[in-house]
Order: sequence, then structure tokens, then C-alpha cells
Amino acid sequence: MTRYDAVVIGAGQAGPSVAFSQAAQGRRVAIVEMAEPGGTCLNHGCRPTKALRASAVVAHSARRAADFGVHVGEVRVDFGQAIGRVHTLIDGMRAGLQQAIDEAENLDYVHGRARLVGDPTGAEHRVVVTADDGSEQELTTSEVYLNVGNRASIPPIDGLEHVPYLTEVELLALSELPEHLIIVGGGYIGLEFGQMFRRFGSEVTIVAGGGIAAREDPDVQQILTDLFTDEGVRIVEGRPSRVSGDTSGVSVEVPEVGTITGSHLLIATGRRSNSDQLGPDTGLETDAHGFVLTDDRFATNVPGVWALGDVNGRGAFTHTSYQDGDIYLHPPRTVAGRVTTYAMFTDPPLGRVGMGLQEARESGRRVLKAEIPMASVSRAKLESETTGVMRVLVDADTEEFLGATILGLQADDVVQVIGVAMQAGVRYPIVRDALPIHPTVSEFFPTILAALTPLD
Ligand SMILES: Cc1cc2nc3c(=O)[nH]c(=O)nc-3n(C[C@H](O)[C@H](O)[C@H](O)COP(=O)(O)OP(=O)(O)OC[C@H]3O[C@@H](n4cnc5c(N)ncnc54)[C@H](O)[C@@H]3O)c2cc1C
Ligand SMILES: NC(=O)c1ccc[n+]([C@@H]2O[C@H](COP(=O)([O-])OP(=O)(O)OC[C@H]3O[C@@H](n4cnc5c(N)ncnc54)[C@H](O)[C@@H]3O)[C@@H](O)[C@H]2O)c1
Repeated sequence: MTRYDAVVIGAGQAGPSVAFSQAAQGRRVAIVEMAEPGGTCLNHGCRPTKALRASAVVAHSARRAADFGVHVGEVRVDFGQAIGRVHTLIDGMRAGLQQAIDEAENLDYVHGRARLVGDPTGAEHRVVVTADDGSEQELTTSEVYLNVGNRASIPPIDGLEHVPYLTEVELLALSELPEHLIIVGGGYIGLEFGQMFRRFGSEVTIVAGGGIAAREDPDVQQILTDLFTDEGVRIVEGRPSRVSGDTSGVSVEVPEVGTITGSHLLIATGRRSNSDQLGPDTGLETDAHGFVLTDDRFATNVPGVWALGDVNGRGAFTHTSYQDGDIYLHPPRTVAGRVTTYAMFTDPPLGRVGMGLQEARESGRRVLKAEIPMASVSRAKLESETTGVMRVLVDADTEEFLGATILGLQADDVVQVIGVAMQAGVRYPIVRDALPIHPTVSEFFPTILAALTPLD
């Protein structure tokens, strides 16, 4: 048994910064990780997918090169090389993090799966860590920081347990391009991977229960559906009732659509909390989805236990998880009032903050809308990237920004103009009257804010 001043469980986005900070204060700290340092984002989430997306964007640009007067000849994708580039980048980043952990004074890296055992109400917490070979060690501490994240949620589809299906983890481990990738789920993961693999040359079918980008505004869903269809992705709406197959191929039965056969099956139907990995007797209060309930400074109901990142259900992104750690380390900051900005990295990307159309209509406020199709944005025209829309919603009475939906060129960055304005409490006339740079996408915020119309 080893005693620590603090034990961090999970080396994802929030855990390492909390561990480094505590150790730098001379406290004895352990960080326990059952997989690899860097968590989902670094190992099988944001970073490898965005590195792979870069190859897909290059392939797409190369195919369109002649439109710009550039002639590159036949475009051929070497998927092995593209995924090799991803692994080189990710391996380097992971090694950098591992080195920083190993070199930090007062910080021990413990590999294994952590469980909380014993009386959760006691002043000392017991953390049992099971290594890959089954051996166990026990750590005791008065402070536990949970940064355990989440994992793919696997829906109960008849036959699925007998089929070698993939999650994002296994998909990113492939070295050969799937001939026909069937993706169940039309959310972030399904759409980002679907577009990429199509651009690499796979046949792609997305089985989208609830539709494409189901939480977004209807016109955004339609633009994305048209874009994907034009690129040759087949989208079918429905939920599989049964799957079968083996390593040579899979069959997916979708009621009212029929049977779809493919070479690989990706399940991308949402995420589930890893809080269940911490054992059955943690005493932690969770919601119906297993997210650990916390106060605004991430304290759980169990004294001496904090929950940071995806596991607390207050965000589902790397930036929210990382910021949880930052907020915790800088009291009296709290997470209350955080404005969550996010992007979906299709090409072009979707940038989002705040309310969408339906939420605005249901808000009971007098809502004004500022909107322009990307086809009218000069920078988008100049780059022949005219797919998409810019929309900003404001409160007619308080002049607050309520939300923004930007689908189009550089939307992942452009949306942050409104995100920062919302976070800072800036009223829309300030942005309307600001001087923008020409020719940029953001220069249209003043233009559209000068022509607000009531939301119907
Ligand atoms: C394919 C994909 C693409 C994504 N793209 C983006 C993107 O572009 N932008 C974005 O912002 N977000 C993206 N996300 C989401 C993002 O990856 C997560 O929101 C983020 O990683 C959450 O960070 P976290 O620190 O809360 O948890 P994680 O990064 O999941 O880290 C949790 C860690 O805890 C470890 N762990 C869990 N239980 C235990 C235990 N009992 N004992 C020991 N260790 C344990 C896990 O192994 C893991 O390493 C993506 C996710 C996926 C799957
Ligand atoms: N760009 C980013 O920031 C980014 C990228 C990828 C993932 N992520 C994170 O990962 C999370 C998970 O992404 P995701 O795409 O798995 O989930 P999601 O919740 O975004 O989408 C899942 C979709 O699958 C559908 N679905 C559920 N069960 C189904 C079934 N049986 N058959 C067919 N469809 C079904 C749902 O209706 C939903 O539309 C996101 O919420 C986000 O936090 C973020």
C-alpha cells in the first residue's frame, strides 16, 4: 500500500494538468491510466482524426485542382501512408506527454485500471489498481481526481456481439482502406469518418437513426446531406435490426431499407461514461447516463473526490475537459455560465455556439436572426468554397447574442468570434460596429448584424 497526497485517475485532458500542478507544489501525486496517456483525444479522438482529415482534405483539393488552373494528374491515395503519418504524429505527442509525466518530480505514473474501494465517506480513499497481468496494488489518499472520460456506447443490435465491428479505436488501427465502410450513426464521429473514408476511396454507407447531425438546424442537416450525397456517400435513415458477418464482410439489416452488405462496420452511436469502471461501491452520485454529478467546482457528493472532463457530463469535448482542469486549479473560478463553443470537422466544418433555431423559438424571447448563405460571402466565393450558411441569433430586447451556426469555410474558427462575444457578455451592436478584416468570412458579422430580421 502506498500513500499519496492526491491520486488522479485517468490521464486524459484535465488529469495531467491537475497532477502536474499538485506535484509542482511539492505534494506526492500518482496518476493512474489504464490505457495510454493522452486519453481519447490524443490516442483515438480529436487529434488522430484531424490528422487523418488533413489527408482527406488534400485528396479532395487535389481532385478539384484543375478548377483552380492547377493540373496534378491522377490522384491516388495511399491509405497506409496517410494513417502512418497519423501514427507518427500521435506517437510523438504521446511520447512528449509520457516524458513530461516521467520527468515531473513528486509524480508517479501507475499503469492499470483503478477502482475505488472501501468506505467512500472515510477521510482516506482506497484506490486499487489492476495491472494488465492481473496484479494489484493499493494506493491511499485523501484527494481523488476522476478524469476517466467515456467510451463508445454499443447499441443492442441483434447479432452484433458475433460480428467484428469497429469503434473509432479499431478503425484508426487499420492499415488498409476498407472497401465498403458501413457506419451506424450520423453524428460527429459518423460524419467526420464517413466523409474522410469516402475521399480516400472507400464506398461509404451511413445508417443514420435520427438523421444526419440530428441536433442541428434543419437547413444544416440538409446542406450536409446534399454535400455527402454529392461526394458519393450513401445515407439511409433507420436503425439496424440485425447484423451478421465475419472478417470477410458484414450484412446490416435496416427495416424499410433492406440489407446492406459491406466490408467493415463502424459503430458511432454516441458515448457512455467510464464511471462504471471505477467499481460498484464508489458512493458517487451519477445521472441516468452514468455521468458523475458535481458542484460548479467539480466536487462530487463524496468528500475528497472531484470529477473533471467528460465524466462529469458538463461537456463532451477536449476543450471543455481541459478547461475543467484549468478552472479547478484557479479558484474561485467556477464552471457556472460557461459558453460551450464546438465544431464538427466535416469539410467544410460546422461551428456552433449557443442556441439553434428550435431552442431560440422555444425560449420565449423576441429573437432576431442575421443570416447569409456562404455563396454570398466574398472570401468563400474567391476560394470556390460556397457551401454552407452563416447564422447568428440575438435577443431583440437585451441585445445579447443567443447563438451562432456557421457551416462553411473556416467555420470552426470563425464561430469563436461570437463564442467569445457571448462569453464576455458583449452586446451585438458592438460587433456590428466593429471593423473587420477584408476579405475574411468574419467580415460578414457586421454586415449581417446590420440587417436583422425577426425569427419566424
Ligand atoms: C473519434 C473522436 C473524435 C473526437 N474529436 C474531437 C474534436 O475534434 N474536438 C473535441 O473537442 N473533442 C473531440 N472528441 C471528444 C474528446 O476526445 C473528448 O471529449 C475528450 O477526450 C475528453 O477528455 P477527458 O479528459 O474527459 O477524457 P478522456 O480523454 O477519455 O480520458 C480519460 C482517460 O481515463 C482513462 N481511464 C478511464 N477509466 C479508468 C480507470 N478506471 N482507471 C484508469 N484509467 C482510466 C482512459 O483510459 C482515458 O485515457 C472526439 C472523440 C472521438 C471519440
Ligand atoms: N468535432 C468534435 O468535437 C467531435 C468529433 C467526434 C466526436 N466528438 C465527441 O464524441 C461524441 C460522440 O460522437 P458520436 O457521433 O458517437 O455521437 P452523437 O451523439 O453525436 O451521434 C450519434 C448518432 O447515432 C444515432 N444512433 C443512435 N443509436 C443508433 C442506432 N442503433 N442506429 C442508428 N443510429 C443510431 C443517434 O440518433 C445520433 O444521431 C460527441 O458527442 C462528441 O462529444 C466530438
